Formats: sequence, structure tokens, C-alpha cells
Amino acid sequence: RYLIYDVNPGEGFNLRRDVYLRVANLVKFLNEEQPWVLVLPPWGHLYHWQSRTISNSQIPWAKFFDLASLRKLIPVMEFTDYLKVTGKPEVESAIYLQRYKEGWSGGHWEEKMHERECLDKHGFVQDDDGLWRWWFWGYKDAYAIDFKCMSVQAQYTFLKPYLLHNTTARSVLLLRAEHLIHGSYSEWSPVWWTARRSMVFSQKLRDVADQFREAELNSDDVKDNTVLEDWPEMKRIHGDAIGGPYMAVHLRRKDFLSSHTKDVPSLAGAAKQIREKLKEFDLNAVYVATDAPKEEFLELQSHLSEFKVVKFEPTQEQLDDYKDGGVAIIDQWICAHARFFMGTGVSTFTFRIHEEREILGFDQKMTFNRFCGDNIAECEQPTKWSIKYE
Ligand SMILES: C[C@@H]1O[C@H](OP(=O)(O)OP(=O)(O)OC[C@H]2O[C@@H](n3cnc4c(=O)[nH]c(N)nc43)[C@H](O)[C@@H]2O)[C@@H](O)[C@H](O)[C@@H]1O
Repeated sequence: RYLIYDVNPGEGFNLRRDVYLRVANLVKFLNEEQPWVLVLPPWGHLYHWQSRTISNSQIPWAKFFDLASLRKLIPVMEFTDYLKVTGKPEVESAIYLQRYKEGWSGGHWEEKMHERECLDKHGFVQDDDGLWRWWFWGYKDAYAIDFKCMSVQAQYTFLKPYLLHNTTARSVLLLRAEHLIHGSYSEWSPVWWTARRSMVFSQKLRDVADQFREAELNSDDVKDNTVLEDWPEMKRIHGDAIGGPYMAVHLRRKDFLSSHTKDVPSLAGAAKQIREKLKEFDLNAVYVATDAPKEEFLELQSHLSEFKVVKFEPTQEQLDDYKDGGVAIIDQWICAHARFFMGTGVSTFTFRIHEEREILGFDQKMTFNRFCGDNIAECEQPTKWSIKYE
């Protein structure tokens, strides 16, 4: 049987990666009783992927992630392969997950799900033949035979009995899968970390990032003690990784400047905080991952003229190939290998870097750091989600 899923269109890349973990673990638990394959929703049309010179739609997962690594957790396939294997562009049952209209009744939270009238704009339209049409990531021929809305308040595990016993559909499309929560399999659980460890970036993107580290930052895995092993075999303890002789920052700008004003410093303020850390760790190079426009990067660089300040800038050809998502991954991989890392508070982009560094085995004081807003001497530092092995 096939489980396909999708996430609220407004969500960014790195929250989507977290939703993948929930659905992947659901499929892992389903496979304890029945064979299920997770069908990966093509990437595309994300709000933040703003390069207008390239196509950012119908991107297969293999562009960003190593499918062989994902498959060491659960069976997965690309949507295009699903279409080929099943021979028709059909999904038997589409279920649109939504909240409960009445909210939390009685003020206490309990796990439940019920078929209910649809509350949100879902985009499904029934055609003259009774088939349900939806945009299906641009695969226009695709349709669902059945469609329903389901109010849900549950951990992802709660769907297991439903999928096994309450539907006979061979293929189920779960929409708005972010409604399912991790619950007891959250960031502090080994089950969460096992799935997280399986999300290895594609070899090609890692290679590009590694070449940049070597050429610009004098960093390589052997010297830095960051050699990657096959994930099920890899087990590190904090402090194993040394990292390259550079500091890395993730400086989130754009929409965060208005939505998280207190968390994002001015460029001069960011430069001041970077300088302090470079001095503290006796480093003279900083790698900058940022969504800032070029002028802002140049300004930051001008505030730190006594240091080497670099970022990865793709050529047009590279951007065509890697896409905005691939460039973001290159940034994350370079940040993951720095001796010291400082990110932006509440950004899921930063959180994914923290996790990558936990996997590599960095001392946590070199990872869980964030910029403070201007004029805030000591802001609350990120929660340390320690890696756990099953
Ligand atoms: C509060 C929420 O924050 C969420 O953002 P947040 O968690 O930072 O993280 P993401 O959900 O990944 O969204 C940020 C997107 O902006 C780009 N981006 C941000 N920082 C960098 C960077 O350093 N390098 C590169 N190459 N690209 C970057 C990239 O496309 C990334 O997927 C938003 O997605 C939600 O819409 C919402 O606003």
C-alpha cells in the first residue's frame, strides 16, 4: 500500500523536513504489520524559493536527499515512480486533515479523529465523472477517487489503526500532514533521531559544499574529524568533531526582520557579535549562510574587513542545477562543519543545522548559539536537543 502526503503550501523547506520525519515514522510503524511505501511529494513552489530565473517546481527528492539513506529507514519512492509503477495517475483516497471546528472541547487535549465537513479551502473539485481533481504538484492528469475532510487532534501513531483497518484504499493521500504531531516521539526520543539521521543530503550537494570548505576554509573531514559513515553505523559522542578552522553563522533576514524583530540584530550588531566569537575562539574566517540580499552581505563584510568573510555564491548554471533548495543545503552543510556555529533564534533553518552538528558529534557549546537582537546583552540560547541512539 502507498502513503502519499502533502504539507500546508505556506510552510518552508525546513519545517517540511520535520513533517517528513512524522510521516516516515508512521510508515515505519505501519510496516511492523503491513507493507507500506511512502511516496515522496515533489518539491516546489515554496514561498522562499524566489529565484525567478529557474524553475523551482516538480523537483524530485533525489535532488536534495540521498534516497538510499532514506530507504535504510523505510521504503520510499518518488511520485513519478509511483505513477509509473501503478500505471495510472490515480490515488484511491485523499484525506484532508484539519482542526476541530469547536477547538479543544472541555479544555483538555485528547487524541481523536472524525470525518467532518470541510473547514478550509482545500482545492479539491469533483469533475463530471465523479473524480476529485487537485493540482497534484503540477501532474495535471492525476485524480483521487474519494475525498474527505478529517478533523484530527493526534500524534502520528494514532493514524496507524485507521490506515490498517478503517480504509481499504491501496493508496492514501494525506493532506496537511503537519496537523499530525510527534507526541511522545519528539526531538528527545531516539525514534525521532533515527529518522532524522536517515535524512542524509544528496552526495552531489555534499561534494560541492566539501569542495568549497577545502578551497576557501581550509577544512576537510579527516583533519576536522567529521568523516561521515553510513548512518545506521554512525555513533558519535559530543566533542568527537573538531570542525574546520572557521566560524559559521546562519543570519536569517528578509521576513524575519518584520516577523521576529527582537531576534534579528542589525548588520552592525551581527558583525559585533561575530567579531567577539572569532576572537574568543582565535579564528579569522567566518562563513555566512543567509537569505539576505547581496548588498546586505557586502555591508556585513565591510564591518568585518579584518577577517575573511565568505559565502557560497552559485553561478547561474549551478543554480539551475541545484535550485534554491540545493543552495540552502550547501549552506547548511558548510555551517554544520564549522568549529563554532551561531544561528538565528526560532528559525527552523538553524535548527536543522544544530541537528546536523549533533549527528557529527560537536561539543554542544560550539553548536547551540544564536544571535541576540541589538541592545540585548544576553538572550535566551537555543534548547539543546541531544542526539539519542536506539
Ligand atoms: C516563522 C517561519 O519561519 C520560517 O523560516 P525558517 O524557519 O527560517 O526556515 P525555512 O522554513 O527553511 O524558510 C527559510 C527559507 O529561506 C531561505 N533561507 C533562509 N536562510 C537561508 C540561508 O542561510 N541560505 C540560503 N541559501 N537560503 C536561506 C531558504 O529558502 C529557506 O528554506 C518560514 O518558512 C515560515 O514561513 C515562517 O515565516
